[in-house]
Amino acid sequence: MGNDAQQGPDRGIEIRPITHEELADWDRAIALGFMRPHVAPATEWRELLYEPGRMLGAFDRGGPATGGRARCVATFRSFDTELTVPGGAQLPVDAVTAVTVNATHRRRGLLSGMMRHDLTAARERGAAAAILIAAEHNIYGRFGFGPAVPLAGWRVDVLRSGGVRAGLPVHEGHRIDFATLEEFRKHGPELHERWRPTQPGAIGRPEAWWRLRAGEIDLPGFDWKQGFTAFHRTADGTLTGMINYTVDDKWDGAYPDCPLTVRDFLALDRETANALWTFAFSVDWVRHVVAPYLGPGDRLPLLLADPRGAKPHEESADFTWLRLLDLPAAFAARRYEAPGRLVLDVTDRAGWTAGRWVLEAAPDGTGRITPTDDPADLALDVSRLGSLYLGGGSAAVLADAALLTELTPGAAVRADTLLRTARAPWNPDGF
Ligand SMILES: CC(=O)SCCNC(=O)CCNC(=O)[C@H](O)C(C)(C)COP(=O)(O)OP(=O)(O)OC[C@H]1O[C@@H](n2cnc3c(N)ncnc32)[C@H](O)[C@@H]1OP(=O)(O)O
Repeated sequence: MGNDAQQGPDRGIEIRPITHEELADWDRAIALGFMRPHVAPATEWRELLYEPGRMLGAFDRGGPATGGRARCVATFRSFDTELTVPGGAQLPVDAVTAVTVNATHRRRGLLSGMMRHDLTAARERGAAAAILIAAEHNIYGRFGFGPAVPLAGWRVDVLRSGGVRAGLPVHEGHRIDFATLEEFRKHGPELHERWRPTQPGAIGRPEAWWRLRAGEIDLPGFDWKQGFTAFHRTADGTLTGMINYTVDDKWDGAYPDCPLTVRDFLALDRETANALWTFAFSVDWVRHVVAPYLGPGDRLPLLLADPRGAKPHEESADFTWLRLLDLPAAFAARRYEAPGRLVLDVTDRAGWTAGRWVLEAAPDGTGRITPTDDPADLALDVSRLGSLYLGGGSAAVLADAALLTELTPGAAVRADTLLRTARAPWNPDGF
């Protein structure tokens, strides 16, 4: 990226990385942008996350209100992480967060300017894709992002569901034990590192993630509650799973009606998941098990004696959005469950991935995408390709909804055979 500071679309507004000294101004701008009262600065948290060049601000050089001093009116942060792709490889990606524009400065192109700045730099750093959690559906498609990893949580009425079926396979001799906060901090990260290659869509959890969840950081607005962590171990003592939940003290007259809310659920195999769900449904006083952060492939309802006892959680939504930045790197990193060949005509407003590409998958599960002059089978925007990349989306569904165009008959179904995976992508982590 040539010049670090860019002139914004508005005269007098400059988009650039903030300095360390500007953290407090940036923090105030985020509170304004997210429409939260700025009761106390999130100093400790911002200090922890500060990386030179990765927190952007739009600075209004001011008018009479600031006495001529530039004031931060928009914010944007990104950090590097890895995204697990089908097959278990970890793709280097740019994770975008803390996007705000003060209400006084909206719809003047500030988000567009910050996005251009960040994604240009991400490509130069070698990120194959960018990801974000979209606040609203209609913001990010124009920047090439498509919904790629939804959340599909459940709210289960324990009595109606009859609980988890007896006799599900579990590890013989397994144990479930409560963990102390110290044990959560010590063993949680190591377990997550072993879990995430098994789950396409999963991302890394930085040290700050664990510190916040362990209550070690004071972040105004983050309502930390200790909760309960239980570890699952096999008979030889190997840690293979973890559940973290809270229980609200709620009574219906003389009867306990305490909802158990699952905040984190990691299981390295099916037997561990079965044992942890059986445990969650066995806790006394609990009449509802609420699991908002599960993925669309989760088997929870099918484990219940009566699956109708599970209702979709109301916060389920398109959650993680993905923007492909480097097609050859991204499509070589993932694995394919069926061989095939498909020519794609990709449009991209930024131009980075635009063109005619041939995607080929070999019988051994490897694949690649390369430029071609062959006639195209499918025409689609890069945002739609982002929705298909992790194996969860469906080209046939997008074609029916007129969100991509079939140029040869049956091409969308062929795309699904090539790209879809048996294991749906899942990312439980907001960021
Ligand atoms: C990853 C995250 O952090 S998600 C959190 C996002 N932040 C929020 O939702 C906080 C409240 N909202 C805001 O701060 C701002 O309104 C933002 C960040 C969503 C948009 O910022 P702006 O600077 O107004 O966007 P900008 O002017 O660059 O708009 C670019 C285009 O997107 C459109 N757009 C922007 N926001 C929205 C929206 N919420 N819904 C629909 N379209 C939108 C604009 O109309 C414009 O369209 P055009 O190119 O056709 O003219």
